[in-house]
Amino acid sequence: MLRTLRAVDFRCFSGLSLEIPAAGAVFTGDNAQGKTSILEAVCVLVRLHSPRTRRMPALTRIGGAAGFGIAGEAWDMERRVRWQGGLELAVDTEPRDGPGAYLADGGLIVWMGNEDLDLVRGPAEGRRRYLDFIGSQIEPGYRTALARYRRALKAKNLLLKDPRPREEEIRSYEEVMIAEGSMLVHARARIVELLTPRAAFAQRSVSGRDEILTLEYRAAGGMDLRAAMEQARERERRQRQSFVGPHRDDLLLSINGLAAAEFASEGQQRTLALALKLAQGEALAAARGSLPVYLIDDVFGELDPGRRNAVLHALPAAAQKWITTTHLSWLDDSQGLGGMARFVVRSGVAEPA
Ligand SMILES: Nc1ncnc2c1ncn2[C@@H]1O[C@H](COP(=O)(O)OP(=O)(O)OP(=O)(O)O)[C@@H](O)[C@H]1O
Repeated sequence: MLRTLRAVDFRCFSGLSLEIPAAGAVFTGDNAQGKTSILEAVCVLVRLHSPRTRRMPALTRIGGAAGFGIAGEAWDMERRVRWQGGLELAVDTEPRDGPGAYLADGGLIVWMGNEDLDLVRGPAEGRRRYLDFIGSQIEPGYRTALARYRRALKAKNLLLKDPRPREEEIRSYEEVMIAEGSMLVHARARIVELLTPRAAFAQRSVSGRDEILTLEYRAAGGMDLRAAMEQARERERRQRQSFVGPHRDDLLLSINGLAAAEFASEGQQRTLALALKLAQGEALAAARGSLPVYLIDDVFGELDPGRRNAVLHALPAAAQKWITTTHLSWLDDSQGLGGMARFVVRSGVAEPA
């Protein structure tokens, strides 16, 4: 958990300095005041990842300096992230050489937001990102394997588009894709195994009904990537595209045996999105033996009281929660929010409520 968070020239904040109790904090304010950006700063500090963008420059305050800084005491370590055209990382004042070294002893994060509905309704890419965010937190080497796989895939696709493709070079990138991709698919299969019973349980408890949720990992090339790539070779050369590999994987979600994207009601889909994130938290805790911090962006104000209380109940009582909301009406009659600090966020300034 975090005790402090400081930021300079991050999104709409020229400066931000917060002390957060173990239970967490609730941030209230109108739209577009900076609430989500505070949660985003935590996610970048702890995981070097923003759920809103993959471009670090977008996080730098427009009209501010040429970069941003975030720092804070997280899991008893003083962590620092600076972006000035490149990343500068430090833990307890010692520079860390690259994201891998910085993240090796970083904490765990679950992000919950209304856009999680896309996990159910949207394209497979969102579900792959969901698995990747979990993988990078619990599987050593996952993040590196993903980066290497992506680079090799990009190079292979470029070569395939060449009017005179150089087969030998393509094969050498395929070897990288097979090595790194095999690591990814086996890790994803383990992650889905960890998630499945936890998500099924969460679906039942949040819906309050006997809904049977199943998760099925669909590895686009099966578990034997080398064989799949050999089989797809001719078609890939003809159509000049890569058809097999973890960049085409999906996670199939069904309720009572029917595909959730097509057949589930809106309420069931929303519950399913919450169940996936609750399961993520449980899976992270089971794999790493410590609780994640929950960053909960604008979710509770949108839920009916029954589901809101079910979600609050399903969150581990001892976990730190950072919650944003535009309206307070639901807050005071909600169980489970004792001990949390309250802040009001207005035009890029957060003040105790
Ligand atoms: N790089 C940036 N520099 C300056 N301002 C930015 C930058 N990126 C986003 N903003 C602005 O920051 C403001 C706060 O955005 P944020 O999403 O944090 O608000 P919010 O309070 O969570 O709003 P909502 O309740 O609508 O989700 C927005 O007005 C946005 O345009």
